[in-house]
Amino acid sequence: MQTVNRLDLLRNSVAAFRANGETLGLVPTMGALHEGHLTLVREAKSRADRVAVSIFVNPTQFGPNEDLDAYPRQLAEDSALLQAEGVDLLWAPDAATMYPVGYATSISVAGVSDNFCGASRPGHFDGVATVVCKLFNQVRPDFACFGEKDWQQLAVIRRMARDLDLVAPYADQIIGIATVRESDGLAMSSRNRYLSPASRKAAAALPHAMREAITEIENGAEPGPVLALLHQAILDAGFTSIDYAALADADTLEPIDSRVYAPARLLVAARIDGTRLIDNMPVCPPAGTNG
Ligand SMILES: Nc1ncnc2c1ncn2[C@@H]1O[C@H](COP(=O)(O)OP(=O)(O)OP(=O)(O)O)[C@@H](O)[C@H]1O
Ligand SMILES: CC(C)(CO)[C@@H](O)C(=O)[O-]
Ligand code: BAL
Repeated sequence: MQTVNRLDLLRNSVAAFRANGETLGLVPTMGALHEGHLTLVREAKSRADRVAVSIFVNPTQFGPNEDLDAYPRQLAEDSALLQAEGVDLLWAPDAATMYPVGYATSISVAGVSDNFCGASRPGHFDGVATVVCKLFNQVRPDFACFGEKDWQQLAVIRRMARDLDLVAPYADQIIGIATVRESDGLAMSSRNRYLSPASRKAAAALPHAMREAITEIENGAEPGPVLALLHQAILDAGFTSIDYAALADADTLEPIDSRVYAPARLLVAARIDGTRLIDNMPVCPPAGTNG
């Protein structure tokens, strides 16, 4: 595996693959790798001759009071994991390489960025869209893999790729990978390591409560009262605050306030032990609902 932290070296490595006619998949990450990330890597490997992984803790997607400084950085350990997976190229730029003095450009994806994490983390998706656009331009992959755990992020990136003609044939080449979960159902996340053992155990109540709510909605219950009970169940489990626990259209991320008529998503962001966790799951319209 080649590890590069300069743009000219990255371009040389990519050019060498392309000179051999090889296809290239990209897996963007912020490091602190776990089985969720490695699942993305394996999917990319199954689809391409070569796989590049980026590790960059992107400062522009963190708010002023968020965990940028605390975010785990463990390049040597991550590098060993990627090497063992047979990754070809690790792109690990520093902040000055990504945002040199005078840097002035930002990408904003209207609509799909507006609600949920976009509302509770102002500017977050501008930071994500901008850095992902830069990564696509730097690596020029044939496709890129992202996790469904960050469902809204995936929708924002698909919209951007389509709108800016980034990865041909556009949104189809943004591959979404199902959320990888711990054995008790909690979605894997680099931030789970912030939790005390007791909070980590309590956090598993979140996906269970979400599944129960979804079953009721899919069986025809009114979403409003079901979501109110879900809020209470999340707080009862030991979460201290909820940014949102709501339904949205699966593609446009428009909030759904009444009945579900088309494929939807239940999206949750809530804090436990000072750590903000997110999760989401599919919701089908109840049988007999006119779509
Ligand atoms: N449990 C998971 N299952 C599938 N994909 C995942 C999972 N966790 C993260 N990913 C995906 O890995 C990529 C890199 O994510 P990132 O480095 O932010 O990791 P993370 O564990 O989501 O960290 P964070 O705690 O910051 O949310 C993203 O596309 C993300 O959706
Ligand atoms: C896509 C991403 C690598 C952009 O920094 C990040 O938001 C992440 O890890 O999900
Ligand atoms: N996985 C999403 C990156 C973030 O929370 O900033």
